[in-house]
Amino acid sequence: MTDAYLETVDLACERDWRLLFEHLQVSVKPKDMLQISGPNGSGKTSLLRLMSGLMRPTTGDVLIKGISIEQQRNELAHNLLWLGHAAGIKGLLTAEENLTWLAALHNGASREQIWQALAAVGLAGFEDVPCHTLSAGQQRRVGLARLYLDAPALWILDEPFTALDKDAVTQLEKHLAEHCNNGGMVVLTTHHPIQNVPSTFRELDLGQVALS
Ligand SMILES: Nc1ncnc2c1ncn2[C@@H]1O[C@H](COP(=O)(O)OP(=O)(O)OP(=O)(O)O)[C@@H](O)[C@H]1O
Repeated sequence: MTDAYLETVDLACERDWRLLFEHLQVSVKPKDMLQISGPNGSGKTSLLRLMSGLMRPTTGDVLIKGISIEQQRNELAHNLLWLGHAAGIKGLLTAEENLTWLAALHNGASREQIWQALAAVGLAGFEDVPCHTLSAGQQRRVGLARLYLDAPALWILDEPFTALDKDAVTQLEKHLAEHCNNGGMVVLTTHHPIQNVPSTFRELDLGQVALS
């Protein structure tokens, strides 16, 4: 019996007839922070999308709590939070409206909780502003405010630091480390060197994965 929350089993990914990785065995358990690194095009986003059930593997499987992701498509949003490399919000909706429907994917949130989450990412006063009028960094913050609501334990984040200023980067790093220290899990990609990491931090370099 394994204590892994997420496991990849003999995972392979081929895109456009190019093999990106194969035989990949990765396991993520409570408190883990795993950074997927590697050069552009090495398959970092592809791996995160496989782990989130947004793509199907060429071969192999992804298990969450020991069950294939294929068999739990309807429950995935209760088991993991996915944040892609775009801000992931709708420009015509306000910050509050965006967070309301994003929170509904997971455990839902009250108006007060949403306002608190927006305040936590420095957006107090911007709750009812249509998001297309916000700056790139502010739009990114709206998406990241999800991490201050009642969210699943596993966060899968593709380039979460993009467009953030220095203070926001530091704050997010600390928040991610705290989440792991509290028993949560983070799998992320970033080209930015992370300064604040939990003791469980590990790196998987896809540039070093041997291909047959
Ligand atoms: N939608 C797609 N259709 C076909 N091939 C794709 C698609 N998206 C990416 N690829 C290919 O898959 C490979 C890996 O892409 P991926 O985005 O996973 O890399 P990455 O390591 O995240 O890169 P980066 O550091 O530039 O973000 C690339 O060679 C890319 O051309």
